[in-house]
Amino acid sequence: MTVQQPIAVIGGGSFGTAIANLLAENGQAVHLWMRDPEQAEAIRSNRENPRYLKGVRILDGVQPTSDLPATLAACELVFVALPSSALRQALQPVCEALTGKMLVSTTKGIEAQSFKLMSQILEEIAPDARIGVLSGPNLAREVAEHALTASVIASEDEALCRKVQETLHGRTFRVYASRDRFGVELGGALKNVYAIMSGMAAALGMGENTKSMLITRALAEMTRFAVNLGANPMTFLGLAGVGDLIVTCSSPKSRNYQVGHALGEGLSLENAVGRIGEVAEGVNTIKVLKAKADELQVYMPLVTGLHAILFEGRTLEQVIEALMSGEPKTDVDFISASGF
Ligand SMILES: NC(=O)C1=CN([C@@H]2O[C@H](COP(=O)(O)OP(=O)(O)OC[C@H]3O[C@@H](n4cnc5c(N)ncnc54)[C@H](OP(=O)(O)O)[C@@H]3O)[C@@H](O)[C@H]2O)C=CC1
Ligand SMILES: O=C(CO)COP(=O)(O)O
Repeated sequence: MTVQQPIAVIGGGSFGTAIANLLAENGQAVHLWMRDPEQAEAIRSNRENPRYLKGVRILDGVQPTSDLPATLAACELVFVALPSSALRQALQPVCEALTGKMLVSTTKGIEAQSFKLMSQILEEIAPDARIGVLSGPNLAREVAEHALTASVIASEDEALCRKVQETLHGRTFRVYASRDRFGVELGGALKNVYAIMSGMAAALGMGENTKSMLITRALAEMTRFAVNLGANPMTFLGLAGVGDLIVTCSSPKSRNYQVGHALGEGLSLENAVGRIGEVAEGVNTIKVLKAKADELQVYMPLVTGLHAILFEGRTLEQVIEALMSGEPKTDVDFISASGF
């Protein structure tokens, strides 16, 4: 009888915990790494992660740990569920232990200075590793509470995609495969910015027409940007593009949406972020995205508007006025313009 290898999940926040539980539900032994030994001990004893997923029972197959080298030594398949601001700093010191591993990033952010996506950072610090990205409309609490959910594993490494499908695909979680790692990962990072805007619009009591316009123009804008970077626009019609955009822009469970809602209620950015107490990646993404869009001269009026409100002292009224009085444009312009 072959002994099953455990699977590692790096990051004991809401998404890492939800993914670890799904794997355990499918009969996998899981090492869930978190930096705080006391948190690991408390989860081991109480089978709950009250800070990030209160009320969800952590299955016996999940072994919480704070020993990163031992976790990586024991596991071939490694899911990374750290905030984008922490990924490089947490994994660079153990880069040698990543050699030859299957590394799957679930992190939806962009590195500030380099504009690198998280799988590109993994590739840089572990050039001999096999790399994939898991992304889609996957609110952690809904995943943990067994809402019927679908996700995408994206990699050019077909064996890695199959392995992730075998281990993660279950009763309530469907895993689709894609070869477009860049497009899938970019979709997950970009949509967070528009979720902040949608939360703001909801707090201000804007109508359903407005919410729909916002989501659709967000899709146009993020696709236009992605095409400019060489991504395939068709990926943005899938789960990791429009799918994730819809869920994050419509759900009060999204932390990015919550930050936007708090801003719409009149809180400062600092207080809005502090009130959530979990990572809202869109706050950092908006800065790097605005700088990159300016550099590439990609037309992104929504990003420009949100940036002006958050960091340039403009009022929402001024930004809405500018957006609505802009020169009329063509509806679906981003696919034909790319030559795809
Ligand atoms: N939550 C969701 O619905 C989904 C999230 N994602 C993505 O997953 C990523 C992680 O998000 P999520 O789990 O929600 O985040 P949370 O805010 O829920 O948790 C963050 C986790 O990261 C840990 N952490 C923070 N800084 C460091 C560090 N320097 N070194 C080691 N660990 C650190 C925290 O530890 P500590 O408690 O000690 O601070 C905590 O365990 C994000 O990029 C997010 O976009 C993707 C899909 C869905
Ligand atoms: O990525 C997510 C859902 O797919 C989670 O969104 P938030 O980070 O805004 O909670």
